Amino acid sequence: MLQVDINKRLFHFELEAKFVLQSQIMVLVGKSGSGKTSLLNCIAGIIQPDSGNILLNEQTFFSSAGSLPIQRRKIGYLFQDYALFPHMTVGKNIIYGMKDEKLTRRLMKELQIEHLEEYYPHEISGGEKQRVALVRALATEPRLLMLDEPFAALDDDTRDLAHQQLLELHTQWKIPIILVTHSKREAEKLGDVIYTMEDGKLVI
Ligand SMILES: Nc1ncnc2c1ncn2[C@@H]1O[C@H](COP(=O)(O)OP(=O)(O)OP(=O)(O)O)[C@@H](O)[C@H]1O
Repeated sequence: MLQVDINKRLFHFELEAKFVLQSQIMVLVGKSGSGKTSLLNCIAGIIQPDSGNILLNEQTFFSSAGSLPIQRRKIGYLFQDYALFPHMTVGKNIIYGMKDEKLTRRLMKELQIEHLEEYYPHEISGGEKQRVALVRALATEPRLLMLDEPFAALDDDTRDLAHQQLLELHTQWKIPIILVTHSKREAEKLGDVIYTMEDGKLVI
């Protein structure tokens, strides 16, 4: 269970987010610049809230007493710009933090990136990078998964495939997932709960 109750002053408005997420898929929609990525970054520990609390399964990520370092939060985070390590091949990117090789191989096969293993990020397409980043985030078998527009660069068929895999893994792992998207169709298909971010405020 993820519990978030935070405030963070951003450049143009204050981010205020309060929600509890059980093992569900929460979809976050909202205009560009409304604060969606900033919320994920607070949960990940990349930026620090000004006040409040963040807890995952009773473990405190952030409180007035301090902040748990990013690497100890054990979350999977697919960044909007994929953030693959540029100096590592696709294969090396994926095994970084990998838990189970069999699962990882299966995901690589299903998302059709097996043949890219020896390539570097600058040698593959945007959609391919996105699939590599998705497999990398899943391969860590995280306790919380956060995906910032993970399917935007995929064609319709590949996107449907990726949706299917995410839903299957979610059924299997039963972890909270936060997914940011600009697609209404995707939000309705994947979200157990849908929140809209408006100028830093969460509206259900
Ligand atoms: N570290 C920071 N400190 C203060 N303000 C920030 C910080 N990072 C981002 N912002 C500001 O917060 C606002 C929200 O940005 P954010 O990236 O969270 O929006 P978003 O909803 O994810 O947008 P998009 O859909 O375009 O990705 C922007 O005005 C941005 O300039």
